[in-house]
Amino acid sequence: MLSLQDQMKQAVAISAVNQIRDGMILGLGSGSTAALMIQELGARIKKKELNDIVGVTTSFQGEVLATELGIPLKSLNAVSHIDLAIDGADEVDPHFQLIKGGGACHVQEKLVAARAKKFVVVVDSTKLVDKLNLSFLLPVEVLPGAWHQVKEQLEEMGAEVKLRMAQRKAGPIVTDQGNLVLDILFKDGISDPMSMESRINNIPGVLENGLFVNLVDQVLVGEINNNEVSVRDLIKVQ
Ligand SMILES: O=C(CO)[C@H](O)[C@H](O)COP(=O)(O)O
Repeated sequence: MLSLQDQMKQAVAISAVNQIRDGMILGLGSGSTAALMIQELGARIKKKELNDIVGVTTSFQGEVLATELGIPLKSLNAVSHIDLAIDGADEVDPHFQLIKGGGACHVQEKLVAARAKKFVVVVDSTKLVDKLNLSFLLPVEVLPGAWHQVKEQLEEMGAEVKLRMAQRKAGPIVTDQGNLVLDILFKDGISDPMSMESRINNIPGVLENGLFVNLVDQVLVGEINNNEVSVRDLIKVQ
């Protein structure tokens, strides 16, 4: 029996896959909701309900899953465009700005989202927030040799900063690119995601942060009302 949250994730994953058409080049996101979407895509390809699909993954997680499901893959460098990218998120604000990177995959996720003609975000209703970074920590990928210097500079900007540690492995998390992740919190949240995104990325040693600004075309939200799972196409506040 799936938990309520997993039922919401499953519903949005299916709803996003319903937008896929034959011949599309797809950006395949990372995380548990995106994994459900990849599984649904794999099942439809296997049943020949979808044909001539090419996927561009955003993480080693997605690459392993898509390979096991027989989804044809190409690298980002090998495609001229991406028709549709589908990915999860950790926080979504009313203006469709995001925090991503809970799975430390935000570098490749942002590249794929930026390349996509349409970027659809799939979340359950727990991810909707009024203001970013009041509860979910903002991930910042840093070069291993610069983590302490970057940490100090982020602290000077007023952030609380923690090096993300691995579980069942001594030491820090290492990203798919071989870097480290600092998780940061501004205790009053982030009021201006656009300026914060570039301020953080301007610190030497930072590769990318998890603020996704003005990239999202559509947010699909899985909800539970009266014990029924439904999917809402969220309306953006301008
Ligand atoms: O950004 C991500 C990974 O870097 C994920 O999309 C995000 O963490 C959401 O994951 P989930 O669907 O498991 O809640």
